[in-house]
Amino acid sequence: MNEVGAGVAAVRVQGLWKRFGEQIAVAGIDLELPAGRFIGLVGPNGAGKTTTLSMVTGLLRPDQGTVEVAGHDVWRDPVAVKARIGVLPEGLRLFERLSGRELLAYTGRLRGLPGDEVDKRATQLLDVLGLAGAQHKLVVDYSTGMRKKIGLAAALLHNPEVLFLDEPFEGVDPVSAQTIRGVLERYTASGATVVFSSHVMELVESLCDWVAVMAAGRIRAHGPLAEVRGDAPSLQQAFLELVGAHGHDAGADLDWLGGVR
Ligand SMILES: Nc1ncnc2c1ncn2[C@@H]1O[C@H](COP(=O)(O)OP(=O)(O)OP(=O)(O)O)[C@@H](O)[C@H]1O
Repeated sequence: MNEVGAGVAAVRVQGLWKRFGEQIAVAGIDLELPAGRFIGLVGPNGAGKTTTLSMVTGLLRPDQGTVEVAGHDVWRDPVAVKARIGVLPEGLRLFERLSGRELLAYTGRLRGLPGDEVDKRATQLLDVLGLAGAQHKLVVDYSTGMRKKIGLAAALLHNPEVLFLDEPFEGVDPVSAQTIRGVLERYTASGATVVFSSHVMELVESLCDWVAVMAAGRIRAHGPLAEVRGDAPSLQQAFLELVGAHGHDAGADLDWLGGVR
């Protein structure tokens, strides 16, 4: 059993703040994400999801507050944390002049894995993710969905305890989405934790067993999916009520818009 499976929260955030000039992106959040769950971080555009995930994964320094991942402080003990996490960030930058296979080989060696183990895992991941045929193609020539998949393979290669994914299904076709979903479900079934951000409520509802709802830099609700959904007929409905968008007449002022003159 991995370390976080033994009762330590996968992520513990306390009093986390981030401001960009006048804009408060994250306004003092406290959050504890349980280990071994499939966790969705949802919120409208600009809610602070990416900023939060960046601070939790050690990519962006908070103005205030602490973050622990798998029991280790992200900013005091970054090496311990980075060894235990995998990250698929938004707007992922990859080494474009490497092939998919080379990218995994490089990532594996950076992670300190032995060469033959990297080869074995890379072959399996490329196969499962449907990238075997494109493994010798340069990453620069990959499509958006292929980039997400090779990024996911790189994030999983060292078998992290906690995997953070920012919008992992954006630009991914339904067949690939199903594949990614299968890989992630298998991964969480073994006791690992997935934390992913998304706007797509149906996806979050069908994948996650635990959700945190963010709006305007704050956590509006968090807990097991059924608890957050409450009496609402769907997570989408509960979400609209939580973020205060319920009943908003989106088209009222656009009376000029439409094809008929
Ligand atoms: N580097 C930055 N400089 C200035 N403002 C920023 C920066 N990064 C984020 N912000 C602001 O912080 C707020 C939160 O942004 P963030 O990207 O975290 O939201 P998000 O929930 O991930 O949104 P989306 O779903 O649209 O990706 C927004 O108002 C955004 O404009």
